[in-house]
Amino acid sequence: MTEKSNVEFSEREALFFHSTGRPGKIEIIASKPMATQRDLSLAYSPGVAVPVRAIAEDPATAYDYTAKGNLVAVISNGTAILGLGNLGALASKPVMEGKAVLFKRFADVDSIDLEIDTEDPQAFIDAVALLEPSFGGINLEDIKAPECFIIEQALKEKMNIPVMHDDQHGTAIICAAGLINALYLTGRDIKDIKIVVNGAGAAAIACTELIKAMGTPHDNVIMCDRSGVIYQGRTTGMDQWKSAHAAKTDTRTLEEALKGADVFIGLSAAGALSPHMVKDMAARPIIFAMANPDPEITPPDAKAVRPDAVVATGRSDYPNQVNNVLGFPFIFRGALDVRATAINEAMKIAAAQAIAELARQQVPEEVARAYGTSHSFGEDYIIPAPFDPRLMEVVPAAVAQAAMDSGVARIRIEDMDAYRQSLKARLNPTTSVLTLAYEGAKAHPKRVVFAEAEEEVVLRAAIQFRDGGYGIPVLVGRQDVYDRLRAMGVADPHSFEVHNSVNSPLVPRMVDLLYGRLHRRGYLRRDCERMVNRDRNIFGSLLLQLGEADAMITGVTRTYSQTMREVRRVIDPVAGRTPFGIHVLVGRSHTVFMADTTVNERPTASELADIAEGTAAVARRMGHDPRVAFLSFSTFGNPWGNWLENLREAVAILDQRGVDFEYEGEMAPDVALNPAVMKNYPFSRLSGPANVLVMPGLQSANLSAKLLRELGGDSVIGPMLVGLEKPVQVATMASTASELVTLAVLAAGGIAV
Ligand SMILES: NC(=O)C1=CN([C@@H]2O[C@H](COP(=O)(O)OP(=O)(O)OC[C@H]3O[C@@H](n4cnc5c(N)ncnc54)[C@H](OP(=O)(O)O)[C@@H]3O)[C@@H](O)[C@H]2O)C=CC1
Ligand SMILES: CC(=O)C(=O)O
Ligand SMILES: [Mg+2]
Repeated sequence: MTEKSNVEFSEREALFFHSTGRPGKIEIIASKPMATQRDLSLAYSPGVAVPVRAIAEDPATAYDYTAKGNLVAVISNGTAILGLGNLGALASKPVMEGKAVLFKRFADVDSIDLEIDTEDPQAFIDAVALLEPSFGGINLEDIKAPECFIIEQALKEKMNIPVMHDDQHGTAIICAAGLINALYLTGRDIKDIKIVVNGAGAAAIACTELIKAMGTPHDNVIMCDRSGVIYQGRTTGMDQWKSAHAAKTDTRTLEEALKGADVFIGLSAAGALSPHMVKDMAARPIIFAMANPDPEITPPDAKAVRPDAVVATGRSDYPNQVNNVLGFPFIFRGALDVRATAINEAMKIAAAQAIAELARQQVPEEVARAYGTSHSFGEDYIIPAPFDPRLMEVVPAAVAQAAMDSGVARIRIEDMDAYRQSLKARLNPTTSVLTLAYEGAKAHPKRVVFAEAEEEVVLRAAIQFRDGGYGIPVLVGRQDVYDRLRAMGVADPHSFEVHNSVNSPLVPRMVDLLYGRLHRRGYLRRDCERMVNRDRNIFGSLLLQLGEADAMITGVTRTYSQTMREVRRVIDPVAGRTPFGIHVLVGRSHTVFMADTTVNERPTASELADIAEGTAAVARRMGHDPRVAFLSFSTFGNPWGNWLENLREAVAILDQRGVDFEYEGEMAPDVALNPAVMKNYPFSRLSGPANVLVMPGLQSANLSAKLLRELGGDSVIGPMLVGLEKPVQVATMASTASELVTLAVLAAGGIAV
């Protein structure tokens, strides 16, 4: 990446991200069981013949019997890939896969990318029009102007499902939302402003049309392309769409047009706006530099010449991201949910207003925490962040309502409140909490010790951690760590902070500190010297104790118990608490916290109660209402056996403590997790399936966690270590770099404490 922002990554990392594991970013998984012959007979021949006949008889039932109703195709020919230009259909695939996963991540819309290898609009139209049976909606992407206008118009006429060219209308909706708020902040009326739009392509034309529809007079807008101002009478490089916006003006260059302008809208190319052009804009200028991946001007460059400017870009790493990612997932969510036949103007305006209003409301605490204080409505926050969880509640609802009101909905939503709740439930809160934890780490970067920096996986994690802007890695390793970093493609290895006991000036203080702790446990000073010099976990933990770092991550080179023993020589549990481990199993729409999976071999009743409370607190921090089940082979005493007493006593201890979450036990896993089985126990105090599983002992807990990690379909976070007085995370020897980064972020961000 070329210019400075608070997120950087290397080309190497971007390619590694895309190639590692399964190449690319998407896979398809079955939504029905496919385990038995019977499943297969139902899923395919002969069972599949039944829905085939039903759909043939009544096409609307395709929404009931197939994935059509939740499936959007992201389709491109690669003629305007971001701001990178016409690089062809194949090269556009990473972007289209990216859009497809954003649909899923933000709005639970299933999506697949289709790259169509033609620049002939008619061939493109013919190919796409035939796809109507497969999809609930079509998102056209990165198709250059003017062909995109012809293509979109033709497909809207031919197809009876929503077709939206995202670069036009997705962008226009978000730009309009941001502009509404920027005008409000700077005390302007949309009818009086003077706007210069740079770019006359898909995005620029659509934004201009929407802004004019919202009230800015035609004569107040000057549009420029690569040849300069599009003025009335210009003949070169024109087409009918540009002509419609030709201005009556004597200005001929962007620089001339910008003199005294209130607003700059850039949808052109990187660096197209130079600082000196910004100088002569009106007071409190509004600058939306939306070219991707690099804007027309960076916010620091704009602010350097015009500190009074309100600046937005298309990127996530500067304040005010005006990017269509804020719109398209939620707009299609609303359109699909009412089986809309189109996305019309009313739906677009409803989306823009909903997004603008959201930014003016109080930011939810978890989002504010992630961003720091600037995220209350103001010049650095005119538009919500894409992973603000409220977008999923309000934007689809506004779009669906507008679709019903404007007559393009094929079904009605009668109970909008229930619909809003169902939207919320579609997203697993863990995903947004993790995203927010990552954002929080960026907003409040901490120093994290990577104690085993001679391992490649650890170095890779440390590089990711630093390059991602999540904090400052403090590496413990020998001098050759620098050579290793260089060999891994890091150009400036000496910018990493490396601590080595051989030459660290901290060693004498460390020895004093360790000897102070251990002399009455039979250790001599020279034992402590040896430990500080030789044991990286002891050395790393002492860095924490001396205040040289905020958190530590280790565990890749030694067994869990050995690592814990070493860490515990230096770091105590929080007074009165039992340290323990949590594995978090993250499924598509559920999360389960399992504890203690790493530390206490046979917890006592009061330790089990502590583990329940501690895990419930972590579950809450990750966005869940805890429902705790004490697991056993036995359910409410049946069958009776040894060891049940402990569990019963733990439940009684929680009764006495009067905790503020649901808990019940003892019970078998199927009773805890399966509502149908749970029905056999109507007296159970759990109001739904458990999401915190307190395991009876380490044997069953650790085995279950490891089996689930190796065999399960869910992704597993952890083990997270909680209950030590300093945040230390002990990973497993099989951890990947990205798992280590997640643990480092959770430790530094105060979620795993
Ligand atoms: N933030 C966001 O959400 C979005 C951002 N964009 C960004 O907007 C830009 C345009 O995308 P899109 O409309 O799809 O592409 P198009 O290819 O349809 O249009 C590109 C337009 O930009 C003009 N242009 C290119 N370079 C310059 C320059 N140096 N000065 C003035 N005009 C220039 C072209 O002029 P000419 O007509 O003379 O060739 C053309 O009119 C891209 O950078 C894209 O990433 C797009 C969609 C969403
Ligand atoms: C964001 C987007 O769609 C683009 O830059 O093309
Ligand atoms: Mg695009």
